[in-house]
Amino acid sequence: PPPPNCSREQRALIQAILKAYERHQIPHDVAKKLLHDQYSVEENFLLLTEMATNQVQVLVEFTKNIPGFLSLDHEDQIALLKGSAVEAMFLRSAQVFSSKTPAGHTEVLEDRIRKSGISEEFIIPMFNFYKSIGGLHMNPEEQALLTAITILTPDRPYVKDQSKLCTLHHPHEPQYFARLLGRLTELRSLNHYHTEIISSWRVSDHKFTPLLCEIWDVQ
Ligand SMILES: O=C1N(Cc2ccc(-c3nnn[nH]3)cc2)c2ccc(Br)cc2C12CCN(S(=O)(=O)c1cccs1)CC2
Repeated sequence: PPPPNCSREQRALIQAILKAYERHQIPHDVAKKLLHDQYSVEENFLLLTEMATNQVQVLVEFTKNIPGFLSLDHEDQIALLKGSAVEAMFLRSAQVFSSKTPAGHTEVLEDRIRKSGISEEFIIPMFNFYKSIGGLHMNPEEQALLTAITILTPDRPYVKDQSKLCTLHHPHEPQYFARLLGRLTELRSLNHYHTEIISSWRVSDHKFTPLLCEIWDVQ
């Protein structure tokens, strides 16, 4: 039975979002490729581009399965996706990177990202972010809901559910939900870095996939 402070339909909504989140994951062979033997900077960049393209595809699928999203005005659906694509990709990357990367692989992956042409000034806040996300030890429901909030303008019912769900799993940490939302502020700052990263690459004529050009307004 749903916990006392969470109605049946709210519970069903959270389950639907969790199912959508868990159903859409990047194929492991793509993520695993990052772990293989030494790549050149150019190949590292292409791998991250392939990952990012997968992330965006997974994100679009996840979003379409958020109950009610498809009944939104089509323009709004596109606007929400384009507006949140970078943040949602960084949030998901941080979540996967901090929770799914086996010990020892993190250093390898960090090294790959470092040797992909991204300048150190962006690597630092990026790694700080994924470490701060990891430090929250979010369970899959919280990860899925935080991603859904990042994509949707968080209207009243979602935020209410969130705090309910968080009190459920972190009863001893009343400020836990505030910490989660605080990460969204940190996430917005990564948006800015991402724009810089992309424009710095444009200079050294790196190519992105058509999907990334479309969703990031690149080229
Ligand atoms: O690639 C990244 N990674 C590695 C990564 C990403 C996803 C998975 C994964 N596995 N399974 N599901 N997802 C694993 C490792 C990672 C990890 C943490 C943070 Br915070 C951020 C990142 C980026 C996100 C994309 N950018 S980007 O600047 O947009 C760019 C576009 C083109 C080339 S580089 C680089 C950093």
